[in-house]
Amino acid sequence: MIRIAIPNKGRLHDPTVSLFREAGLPVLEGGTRKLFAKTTDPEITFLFARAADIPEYVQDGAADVGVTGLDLIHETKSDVEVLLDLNFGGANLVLAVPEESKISSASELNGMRVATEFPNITEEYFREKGVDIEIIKVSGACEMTPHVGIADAIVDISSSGTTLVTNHLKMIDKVFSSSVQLIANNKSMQKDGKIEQIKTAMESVLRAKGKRYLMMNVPEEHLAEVKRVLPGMAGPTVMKVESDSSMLAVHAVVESDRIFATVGKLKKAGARDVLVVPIERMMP
Ligand SMILES: Nc1ncnc2c1ncn2[C@@H]1O[C@H](COP(=O)(O)OP(=O)(O)OP(=O)(O)O)[C@@H](O)[C@H]1O
Ligand SMILES: O=P(O)(O)OC[C@H]1O[C@H](OP(=O)(O)OP(=O)(O)O)[C@H](O)[C@@H]1O
Ligand SMILES: [Mg+2]
Repeated sequence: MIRIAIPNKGRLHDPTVSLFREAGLPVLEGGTRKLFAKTTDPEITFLFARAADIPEYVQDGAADVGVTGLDLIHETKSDVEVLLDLNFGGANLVLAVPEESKISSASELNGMRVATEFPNITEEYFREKGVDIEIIKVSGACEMTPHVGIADAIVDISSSGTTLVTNHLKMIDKVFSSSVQLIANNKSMQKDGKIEQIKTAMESVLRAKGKRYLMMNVPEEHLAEVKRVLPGMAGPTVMKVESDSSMLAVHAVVESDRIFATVGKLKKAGARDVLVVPIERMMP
């Protein structure tokens, strides 16, 4: 039996559930108040937990696999295996000071107070720089602390930067760069090949996200030209069209960000009836 811990709420919940659905492991009858949920594989269950608790759940074996932010994995110093960067939930831990502050670098904070929800990452950052600070541990609303005289600077999560601006703070350094990871318990990895299967399924979804499948009809005399437009890409696969012996069906996988340019060139090269379709999963 494999237990996968996923964020029960917050901004990571929905994208995590979507990714597992796309990977062929839908969360069945989930809900924010539930602790467990089934999926289509009877050997796998989902456990809903706070994103911040997931690294320790996985380290201690309460879950075999987990999905959570890299910042939370580092902050809890959890001994887990990082299997895959899931490429969402990107955010930075930043060092920020009030807009009007003269401080412009970490070294100027010697002897001062820094408020954060991430004391371990913050401590490590300043230790590496040889700067001695006092950490003020808070559990939220960190941006407020410099304005009420509790701290001189903060280390907090920033993604769009809106919260910093709204609270009259300016970033002076990037402390840690985070995104959501698929992690596993070290022992579980050895006992069960299923974890590798889960990783492969997730990987195949991520790989497919950047690609599109192109299908088109190409009169035989234009095939060489069309192939020239598609160099370096997987394929193309060329098939005969049953109803029209002079027409070929050409299929190819193309990078999503090249679709616009490629379709234009294909049309010019003589391709017709071009279809662009999403790819659900791509196994290597
Ligand atoms: N804009 C952001 N603000 C906060 N966390 C973010 C942001 N973008 C990505 N994350 C990541 O989300 C994780 C925190 O998830 P968590 O569910 O605890 O926070 P949340 O969505 O703010 O929920 P809560 O409402 O409980 O604060 C961290 O790994 C963090 O890096
Ligand atoms: O750069 P931004 O896009 O503005 O995002 C960063 C903000 O979002 C998070 O707060 P959240 O909304 O999770 O509230 P919380 O402090 O109650 O967790 C985080 O703690 C920052 O305050
Ligand atoms: Mg939050």
